[in-house]
Parts: sequence; C-alpha cells; structure tokens
Amino acid sequence: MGGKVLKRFVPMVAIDVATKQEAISLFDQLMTADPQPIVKIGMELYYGLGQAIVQEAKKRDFKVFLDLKLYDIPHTVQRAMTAIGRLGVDFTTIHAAGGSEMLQAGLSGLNEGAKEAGLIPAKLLAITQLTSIDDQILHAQQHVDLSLIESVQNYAKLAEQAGLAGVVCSAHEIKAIRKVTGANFLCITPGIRPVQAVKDDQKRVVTPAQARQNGSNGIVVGRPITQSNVPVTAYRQIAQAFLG
Ligand SMILES: O=c1ccn([C@@H]2O[C@H](COP(=O)(O)O)[C@@H](O)[C@H]2O)c(=O)[nH]1
Repeated sequence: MGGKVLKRFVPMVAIDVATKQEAISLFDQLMTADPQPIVKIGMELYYGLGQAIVQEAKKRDFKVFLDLKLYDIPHTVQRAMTAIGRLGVDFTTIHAAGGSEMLQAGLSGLNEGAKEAGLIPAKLLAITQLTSIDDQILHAQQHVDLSLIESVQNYAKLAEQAGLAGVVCSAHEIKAIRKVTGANFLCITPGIRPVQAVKDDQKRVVTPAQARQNGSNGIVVGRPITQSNVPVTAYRQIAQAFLG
C-alpha cells in the first residue's frame, strides 16, 4: 500500500529516416494515434535536415526527444547544449562517459538556452552503455573491467549526482539502477523488440511488456514501427503492451 506510482511516458518513436518526405509521412501517420507518441529525432534526421525537422514535429503537437548524444570537452558541450536549449525540445541526450564536469556543463548550457528563449528546459538523459554493447564488446574491445551492469550503475550514479533527469539504458538494468539512484530518476529504454528473436545490431533487448514489468519510464522504438507495413498499427500494439 502507498507505493510510489511509476512515471510512464508514452512510447518514443525513433524517426530514423533519411529524407524529409519519409519523416513527414511518419509524423502524419503517427499523429493520428491515441496516445500520440513522443517522436525521437536522432543524428540521421537532424544532421540531414537541421532544426526545420524539429519545427515540423512541434507543428504537429508532438513532444520531441532530440537524441544527439553529445560527447566532447565540457566547454563545447555546454555551448552546443545552449543551442539545443533554445529549440524547445522535451528530452535530449549526452554521454555519461564524458564525466561529471561535462555532464554538469551540458546541463548548465541546456538550462541557459531554455532560459534565454523563455522555455521549459528539456529533460537531460545520460547514455550509459549503448544497447548495442554487450559484455563481450565491453571487455574484449573496450577493456573495461567492470561488468556491464556495474558500468551502467556507475554512469547512472554519476548522472544523478550531476543533476540530470535520468539515463538511457536497457530495461535489463533498471532494477540495478534503482538500487543506486532516487525514485524519480528516469530510466528510458531503447532495445525494444516485440519479438525477441530478431537479430540485428541491438544486443540488450526486451519486449515492450518486459520493459513495463521491469519498471521502464519510457521505451524507445524505431525499426519495429518505422519499417512495419502499417507503422501506426505497430505503434498502437507496442503502446498497448507497454502502457497496459
Ligand atoms: O543505447 C541506446 C541509445 C539510443 N538508442 C537509439 O534508439 C533507437 C532504437 O532504434 P531501433 O530501430 O528500435 O533499434 C535508435 O534511434 C538509437 O539511436 C539505442 O538504440 N540505444
């Protein structure tokens, strides 16, 4: 009785396509869904089309997750985040591996940009270990001594101490993260596959229902929706499995 109610966002759809035409077509299909998803604009779309695509999404009343995964020296990150802060997006990302000075600089830049523009700052999320990384890559290629879970926990603590809103992780790690962070710290989880057997670049995958069971605050789903025959139907099924 009296347990904390988990904050759960609507699914975030990764609009990872190359052209404005493809992006607008997906926006127009997804804006008819109830609940309307959050749209995630990543590097492919943003580097190709720039700020205009953020405005196209906002025009259709989407909440926007701008996923650019900043990772550079603190000064550069701070200035880039100030520019992002002025855009009025709802979520954005930075790599925890950049360390606490970089995380704090990013957060400060983001808040400054939003303040200048008279906007509510985006929630800043730290990338822990990409969901395309597994223990083998971590140990054999990156020569990290910690286990994957320990590394993710470490990055989550670092991000929380720097004042960030949460992390991007796999839903496999949520329970471990919650042991070392506060109850309001967000765990946003890509690596979602409605059918787990699909083989692609994602290594740490779960189904939408497993993400819900594990306590994810929000799932990020790209190809299972954008490459399906009817994206809005795929989105609805995934949203139902996650939101219940
Ligand atoms: O650890 C991470 C961080 C970000 N992503 C992003 O999420 C989507 C996933 O797309 P799928 O097509 O469903 O694999 C993509 O935009 C990634 O850049 C991630 O997958 N893992």
